[in-house]
This record gives sequence, C-alpha cells and structure tokens, in this order.
Amino acid sequence: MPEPIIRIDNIVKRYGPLTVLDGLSMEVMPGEKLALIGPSGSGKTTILRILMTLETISDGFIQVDGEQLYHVKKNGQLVPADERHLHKMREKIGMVFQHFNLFPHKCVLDNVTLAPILTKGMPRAAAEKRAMELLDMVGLADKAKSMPAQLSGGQKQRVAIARALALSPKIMLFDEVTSALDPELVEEVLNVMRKLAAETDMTMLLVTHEMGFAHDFADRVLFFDRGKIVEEGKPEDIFRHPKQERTQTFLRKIIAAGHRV
Ligand SMILES: Nc1ncnc2c1ncn2[C@@H]1O[C@H](COP(=O)(O)OP(=O)(O)OP(=O)(O)O)[C@@H](O)[C@H]1O
Repeated sequence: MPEPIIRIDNIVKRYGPLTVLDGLSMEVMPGEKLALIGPSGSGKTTILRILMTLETISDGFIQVDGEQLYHVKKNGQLVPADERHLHKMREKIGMVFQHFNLFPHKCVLDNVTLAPILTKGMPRAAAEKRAMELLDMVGLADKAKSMPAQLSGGQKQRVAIARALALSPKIMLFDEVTSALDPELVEEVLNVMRKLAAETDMTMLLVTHEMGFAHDFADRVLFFDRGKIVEEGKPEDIFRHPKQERTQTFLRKIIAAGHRV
C-alpha cells in the first residue's frame, strides 16, 4: 500500500479571532485527483494556499511527499522549518490561481522559463526546450513570443498552467481556475486539465464551483463547510446520493442556479 503524498493532521488556521480551519485532517494518495467543493468561505482556498506555503498554519502538522512541510527534525524534536526547507518543499508543488498572475512585461516563453532558470539554475536552452513542450501541450506553442496582454483569458490561464508545470511538480493545485473566464473560454482550460489528469500521474487538487467538471474529473470529492470536511466520497455518491443535509442543501442551491452536477 503506497503512503499518502499529502497528510494533513489536525490543522488549525486562524486569522486573528476568526478560525477558518478547525482541526482539519485529510490524506491524499499519489496520483489522486481530488475536488474540493463547498460554500464560499468554507476554507477550500486556504487549504491550497497553506500547501503552497503562501499561508502558515496556526497548529497541526502537514506531511508532503514523506517530509514535514512546516517542520524539520532537530535533536529528535520537530521545530519550525526555515526558509530553505520551505523553498525545497515548494518545488514539489505547482499552483494555478483564479487570476493567472502572469508577469505582464515578459513574453509567454519567458513566463514559463523564469522559475526553472532562476530557482533551479536550469540552462536557458534546456528551460526553453521544456517550456516549448509544455506550451505545445496546452496548445499555445505559436504564442511563445506573444505578451500576456495579447492573449485571451483562456490562453493566459493555459500559460499559467504551463508555467506551474515547468518545475515538474509532483502535486498540482488549481484554485477556481475558470472562475474569472468568460463562459466560452472555460472549456479550453478544462480540456487542458482533463488531458493532464489522463496523461500524467500527478496528484491534482482542484477547488472549483464547476460541479459538472468536478464530477467528471475527480476520483474523490471533499465537501467543505465552515472549515471542516462534512462529507467525502466518489463523485457519483456525493453528487447523486449526498448523505449529509448540508451537502444536499448546497447541491440543491447549485442546481437551482442552473448548474450541471
Ligand atoms: N488573509 C485573510 N485575512 C483574514 N481572513 C481571511 C484571509 N483569507 C481568507 N480569509 C477568510 O477565511 C475564510 C475562508 O476563506 P477561503 O478563501 O479559504 O474560502 P473558500 O472556501 O475558498 O471560499 P471561495 O469559494 O469564496 O473562494 C473566509 O471567511 C475568508 O474571509
């Protein structure tokens, strides 16, 4: 039996007096495709940001790929990790955000090569070769010399996916990556994610309000409410036969709003 690639153990996240995650535990197996769904403010994005070390935790432990994320062992004791450790751990994880966050003054190719060259010291020629493969994979090889402002939202998001893949992460995090897109551009981004899910063995965690996509994409769906996992299971179970009342109410509202689940 393989070990989980992510093990979240009783974590707490507070912002001042507000407790956003309250003793949350979950495990993710290598290669698993996970969808995190639930009402606004339930803590889904916070989990991804914590895994990406963009936020710290107030309490608890997180293990990624066999190592503690926020702690290191010193004299047999777990102590807070230093920046070097966090940096090393961060390279295992890629993240794609709702608002692309491309570097506006760099062309598409430079957006994708920047991190491998700067943080991994990869030679430019090798970084560009890899970047062109990734741009080809997301269907944008012909846009390598374009500037972000010349691209549609869907194209920008596909560049952001290629950029996140450039450091060859084991884990990819997708935070509502289609929420800022015009409806007609959503599908081109979802198609890239379908392809990634089908053709790679990467572990993928997806926060989404696209229930139809979550249904098709995920091996397992976690329903969050108020900083806790209320229900989890296979997509067909969660979406067709939700057991918990809060899940049922949430899905009813989504269907009433005209979304496919
Ligand atoms: N930097 C911050 N400072 C204070 N509160 C924050 C901060 N970031 C998030 N929060 C609060 O934490 C809670 C959880 O936010 P989070 O973004 O994780 O929810 P979510 O489930 O992803 O919601 P959505 O679906 O709307 O993105 C919210 O109440 C939010 O207002």
